[in-house]
Amino acid sequence: MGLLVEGKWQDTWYDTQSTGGKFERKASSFRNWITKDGSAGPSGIGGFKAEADRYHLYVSLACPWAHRTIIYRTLKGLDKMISMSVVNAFMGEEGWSFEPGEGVVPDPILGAKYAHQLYTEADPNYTGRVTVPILWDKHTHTIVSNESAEIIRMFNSAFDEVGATALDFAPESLIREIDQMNDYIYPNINNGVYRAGFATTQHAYDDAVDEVFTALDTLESRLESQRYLIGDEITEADWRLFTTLVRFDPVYVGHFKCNKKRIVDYPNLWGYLRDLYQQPGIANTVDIPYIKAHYYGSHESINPTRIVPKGPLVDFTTEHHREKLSEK
Ligand SMILES: N[C@@H](CCC(=O)N[C@@H](CS)C(=O)NCC(=O)O)C(=O)O
Repeated sequence: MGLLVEGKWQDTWYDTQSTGGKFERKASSFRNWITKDGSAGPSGIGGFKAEADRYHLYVSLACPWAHRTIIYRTLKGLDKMISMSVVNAFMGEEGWSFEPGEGVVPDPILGAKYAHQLYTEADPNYTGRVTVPILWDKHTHTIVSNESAEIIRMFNSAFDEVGATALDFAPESLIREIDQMNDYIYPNINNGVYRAGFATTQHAYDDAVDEVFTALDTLESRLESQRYLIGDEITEADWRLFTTLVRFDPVYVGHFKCNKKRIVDYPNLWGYLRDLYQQPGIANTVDIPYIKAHYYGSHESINPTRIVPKGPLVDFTTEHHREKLSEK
């Protein structure tokens, strides 16, 4: 595990010394947008027109950020026009690799052994972390974006005129509410579990874990009377919360010490999680053994033996009865 400095790989773990034991996630660096006509999006440069068979997505099935993009690729029917590679669950000294293993789909474009090769192919002097997801343009041979929040916004609508499924998880009328919800969930929950897990002082951990559970308590109340976060329809905010909730009991409770409660102890969140899991196509995007193998196997600083626990056994397929909330 490490990062690129001016195109050269360096094997170093996250720096928590300069931040008093706190884990801080760095911003992504490739921020272009695929658009219907190839015009520039809200950031980056233009030239990335929505076209079938032009783009390739690199993911890890473990990563909650990459998982968002896999979900959108499935739900929007983009799997028939955007190809996908999957890295090995284990993230070692050279970061994400395409070494053969469970779930791995090798890189058909560069035949890369490591994901860092994709970054240096796009920018030979790249400095920064090598993260997934990576959205690659086969025409101009570069990275369009490595920011999942933006990749899912593109996937939501850019390909609609070239055959994507007509589903809108970020309708204009709800966008403000969705953004507000995302701004609450990202620091407190999505990244909150990492802040708890990667903290290197008791104080940083205590703060992070309390923030995670305060936020879960708040959402538990919200989901008492409404089926989804914004109302009766699934929106982007739900998919962004889902990828953390589905990993919570299998991984974050044990590995990241987020153990004041489990999701199964929250009746509304637990029903909501199963409701989302049971949406068509979603179960196939969730690979719990791969997810556990990644976290427990790769983070030597918090699990030096790399032993992957057997449990817990969580059944996401039982009835949830939450449709009643949207039948009013
Ligand atoms: N802001 C990015 C974050 C992606 C991210 O941090 N991915 C993690 C895996 S969950 C990663 O690849 N980490 C490798 C590293 O930091 O070296 C996004 O949402 O796309």
